[in-house]
Amino acid sequence: MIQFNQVSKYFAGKAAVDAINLHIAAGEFTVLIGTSGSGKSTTLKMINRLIEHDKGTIQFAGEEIRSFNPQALRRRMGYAIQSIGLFPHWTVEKNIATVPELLKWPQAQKQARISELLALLNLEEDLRQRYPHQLSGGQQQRVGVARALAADPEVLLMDEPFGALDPVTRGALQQEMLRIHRLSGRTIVLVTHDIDEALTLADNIVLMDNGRIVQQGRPVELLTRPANDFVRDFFGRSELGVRLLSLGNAGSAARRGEWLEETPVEASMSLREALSLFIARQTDKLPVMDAQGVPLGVLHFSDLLRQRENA
Ligand SMILES: Nc1ncnc2c1ncn2[C@@H]1O[C@H](COP(=O)(O)OP(=O)(O)OP(=O)(O)O)[C@@H](O)[C@H]1O
Repeated sequence: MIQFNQVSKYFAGKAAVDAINLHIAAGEFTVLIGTSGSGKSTTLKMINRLIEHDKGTIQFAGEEIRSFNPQALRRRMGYAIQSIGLFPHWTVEKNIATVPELLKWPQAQKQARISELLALLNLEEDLRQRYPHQLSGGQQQRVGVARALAADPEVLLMDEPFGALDPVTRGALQQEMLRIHRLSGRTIVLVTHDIDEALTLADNIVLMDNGRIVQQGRPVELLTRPANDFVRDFFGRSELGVRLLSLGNAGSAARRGEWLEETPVEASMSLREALSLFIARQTDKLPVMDAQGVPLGVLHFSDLLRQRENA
């Protein structure tokens, strides 16, 4: 859906993004992660032309993005950022309806869409007439995401969208994003510097350093087959998350109704032990049986990472 070929961006003669090749597949949740100043935000903003690339090509839906009118391009791509950027003198509903308004949707369609989005993001209907300063930080972030989703964009770009939130609200919003992604199948590109957030959300992780992509792939690949010491060290720092896995077990995290003909693990196995087994077996699915040996379901690597929050 989005393809970077040898893309570079220079600020004052220095490469912020250095000849990157990146493929963002339709319907995937892609997370850009890396050290501070590695070029994540610049990469994201080049997609909707908030920053213009200097070299290489970026294709969206098969066409170079320079061939699109920037405003038209941005309407096809929702954008949510850490500082939220809600209009302070507009009510929640007016903020959410920003793009539908630009697109001149009929009133009834706008109202129906606002209700749908409030429900999707677990925001109460009676918040519609409030102003941003009358909302909590978490509610503001949700409104920001609702606004980005309003006109049903093909792509959702998110730059540290949960950065300023407490861990509980942040975890809740991550779960919302996963649900929205599952329901809508929308292409999402999210920037974070939080390893656990990346592991929780991503189908595809893109790890950047110094304007370059060091490794990209599924979370399990980066953890189990790091391309070099940088990748190993980078993910090594998320040990706290691994320790928290000790609190959950395979039985409660397994997906019911699924089965695999492989040696099953016991439901009582901790998710931390299960993590070791995923790595040892080089797999991302493990069948789980109960204490009597009856099949319970299948534990997916990604579910295990998500469960850690509930542990
Ligand atoms: N508008 C700008 N003018 C000059 N330099 C810039 C500009 N925007 C970014 N840079 C530089 O480009 C490099 C990459 O910045 P970018 O914001 O893309 O990194 P990042 O990975 O998102 O960082 P962080 O995690 O700290 O937000 C940095 O060295 C930064 O200082």
